[in-house]
Amino acid sequence: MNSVGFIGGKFLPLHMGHVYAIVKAACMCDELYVVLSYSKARDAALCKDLKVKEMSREIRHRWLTQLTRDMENVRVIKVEDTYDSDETYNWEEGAWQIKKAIGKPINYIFSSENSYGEIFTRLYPEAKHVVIDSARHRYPISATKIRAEGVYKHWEMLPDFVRSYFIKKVVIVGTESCGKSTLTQYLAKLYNTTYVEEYGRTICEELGGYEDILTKDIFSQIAYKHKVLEYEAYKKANKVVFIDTEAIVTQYYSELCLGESNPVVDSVAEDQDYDLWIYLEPDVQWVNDGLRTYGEEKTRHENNLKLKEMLKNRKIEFVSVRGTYIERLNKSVDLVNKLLEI
Ligand SMILES: NC(=O)c1ccc[n+]([C@@H]2O[C@H](COP(=O)([O-])OP(=O)(O)OC[C@H]3O[C@@H](n4cnc5c(N)ncnc54)[C@H](O)[C@@H]3O)[C@@H](O)[C@H]2O)c1
Repeated sequence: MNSVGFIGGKFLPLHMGHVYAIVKAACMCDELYVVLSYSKARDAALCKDLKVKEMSREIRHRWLTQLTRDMENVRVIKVEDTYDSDETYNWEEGAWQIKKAIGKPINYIFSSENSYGEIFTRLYPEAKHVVIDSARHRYPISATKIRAEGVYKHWEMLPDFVRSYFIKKVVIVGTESCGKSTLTQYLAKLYNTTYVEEYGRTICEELGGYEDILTKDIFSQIAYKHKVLEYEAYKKANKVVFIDTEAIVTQYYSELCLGESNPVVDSVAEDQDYDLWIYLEPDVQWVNDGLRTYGEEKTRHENNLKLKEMLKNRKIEFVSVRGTYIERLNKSVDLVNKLLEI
């Protein structure tokens, strides 16, 4: 008969200590169930006022499926309760739910807590409690510590796919020739991370121009493709990702070039959730790179007001950055450091 085991937890967040325990447990039984124990009230209370953003059941469940997708003897299951703290959690009721969800005799329970021994003996008299690295020598970390001190301090203890959830997204916006692309690249170099180029620019280079050749579908493509490039950049980013331009700026160009707003671009703009918006004022010299048209001072000023108005209409809180290139870089670094609590 196959041996069946389970390891339960809140995985709030999933860290390398959990990964270690799950992988070892998977090697010690024929069938392993990873049980995600969750309660909306308790999980929210455990994260309240702490340095981590909300981690919904779906997100944690997905981390576990990502981790175990190629582990043939492992299944992830979820068990919900309504208790609002670890202190009030009802272990008897939880055990009943876990047994029901697994639906077959349980031979092993895995954890790293010696202190769970007594309770497991009472609730699962037929099962053996296997303690994995109770001293936490291999990965000296706990989810409690991460929640209290923040994910950035314990970045190396997070699997890649968990990291990508916590990436801070910094978007750099502004009108033409205000230094967005260079600042985006320089910040990415300084923070040793990825960045997203302005796809609208890439497509214009591919099309060999800009004026008189753009049509509505091109603006939809720009918004979509830019978003896809962002998702790719999150996967490889190191704590923060820098993004040159976003959908509201694309909409601004649609209005300037075609005199109309694009509904597809609008819906992409609706879905954006950047952590920091850096707005570059057009107070640096205008550079004609062959793909720019609005260089006249008066037009530059009017366009700047128009873009700001569009951002304000969407209730975007941006930080205005002006001055020389080094002043812009310094100010941006201060803002990003604050975001990452460095
Ligand atoms: N009712 C039951 O029978 C039952 C059984 C097991 C678990 N549970 C539920 O699971 C929860 C356990 O939550 P938690 O907050 O203790 O778990 P958790 O999410 O922090 O950890 C999950 C598992 O990984 C182990 N682990 C944690 N850090 C480790 C590290 N650095 N190295 C190796 N292993 C590590 C833990 O001991 C635990 O077994 C309980 O509060 C309960 O909700 C219920």
